[in-house]
Amino acid sequence: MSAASAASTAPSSPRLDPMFDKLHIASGATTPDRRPSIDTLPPSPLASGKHRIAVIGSGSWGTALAKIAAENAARHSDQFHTTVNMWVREKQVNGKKLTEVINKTHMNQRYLPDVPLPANLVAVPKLADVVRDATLIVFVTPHQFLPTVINDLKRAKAIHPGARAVSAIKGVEVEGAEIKTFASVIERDLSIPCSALSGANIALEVALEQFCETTIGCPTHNDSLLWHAVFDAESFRVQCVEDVNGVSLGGALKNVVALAAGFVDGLRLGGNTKAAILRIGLKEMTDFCLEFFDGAQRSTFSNESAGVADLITTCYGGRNRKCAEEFVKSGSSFDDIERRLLNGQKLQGTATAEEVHAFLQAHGRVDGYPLFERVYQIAFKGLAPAQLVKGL
Ligand SMILES: NC(=O)c1ccc[n+]([C@@H]2O[C@H](COP(=O)([O-])OP(=O)(O)OC[C@H]3O[C@@H](n4cnc5c(N)ncnc54)[C@H](O)[C@@H]3O)[C@@H](O)[C@H]2O)c1
Ligand SMILES: O=P(O)(O)OC[C@H](O)CO
Repeated sequence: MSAASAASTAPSSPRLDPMFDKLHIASGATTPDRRPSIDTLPPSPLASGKHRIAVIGSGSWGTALAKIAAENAARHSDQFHTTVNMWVREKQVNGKKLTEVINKTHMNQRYLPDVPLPANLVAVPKLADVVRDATLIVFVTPHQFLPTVINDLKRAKAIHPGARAVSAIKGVEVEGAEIKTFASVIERDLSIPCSALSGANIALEVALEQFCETTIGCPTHNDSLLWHAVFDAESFRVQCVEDVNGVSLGGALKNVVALAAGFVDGLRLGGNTKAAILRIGLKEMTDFCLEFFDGAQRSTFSNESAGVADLITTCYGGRNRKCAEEFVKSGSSFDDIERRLLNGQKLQGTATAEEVHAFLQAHGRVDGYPLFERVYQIAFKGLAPAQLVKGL
């Protein structure tokens, strides 16, 4: 273990029992008979004997994940309460409350327009009402808003003690020389086990049911059984792994590489340069995780949707890439570009680039991650974008 690793408080991924392999549907072997049976779910702590799903966040990804969870809950109503509550931060849309619009039209016109949502997905404006009696809680807010959400939940004391969580948030928390994934922040602050969901998942494509895969890093076999049942679908194949940290870090760090990919596009460089950025980016993502997170697995980055596949889709089709291209072309600040191009959605990569820079600097390891550092310098310190690849 390196000095930096020893200084980090990141917890290691616990080892699971050998049964875990039955759920980890390896690449190329995604056959229906290897999927777990819905009949063998761990029991619910509720008197009803059924699990209740709640989703915290209703941006494009929150709504897309809530749609899948609600469809699965309705399909397996013997195991799940059919109603899935989704927390919607109240807003006025054309003079009407967003929650009322969603519940009446069964569409989230603000963040996922024109995608029909199941009627058993219910938009709820109060956090405490969303999580009441929920045994399976999905956290999917933009990462900058999670601390407020956690404080509100703690104050409301509304979380069931037997609940489990999954974080689909892409980002990290850095304080001085310490770095934490949001799965570990949720575990620490709410005292419930937390898995991590991440993959090559552009929200709109998922919501339109275009085939894709995702990875869920789970601390125990029971967590993997439950989260697989909540999310696995014909067009959204779930693979579970033990590596909660690797899945979380893949989702966070690819957003920094996506900014680099956007700079490449803004500079009108070609496919060879983009491919080089992806390769170097994947190497830095993997190295970072192995250096600072005990128990992280190289295979999470090379084999899973949460690693290489997410990196590819983000560097071609994501919002971070798009805004970084505009940053080069327009010379505007990222704040301006976010306001102008994203219609209320939130960029994650810029904050992550800053946080990763601060963490590496605290450990004297900035030089070990030249691509991450260039992205930070270009985004925040006025380095010319053309310097991205100089001397890499
Ligand atoms: N959109 C995608 O394609 C996608 C795919 C995979 C993962 N993710 C990740 O999921 C997370 C959520 O992203 P998203 O795309 O659903 O959100 P988004 O970017 O669409 O942001 C909109 C959401 O932010 C909320 N919000 C805005 N201001 C807020 C505030 N002050 N306090 C609390 N909430 C506020 C809104 O209510 C809404 O729920 C991010 O970490 C993102 O990286 C996104
Ligand atoms: O649009 P981005 O750049 O936030 O990326 C979206 C998803 O994370 C892709 O998996």
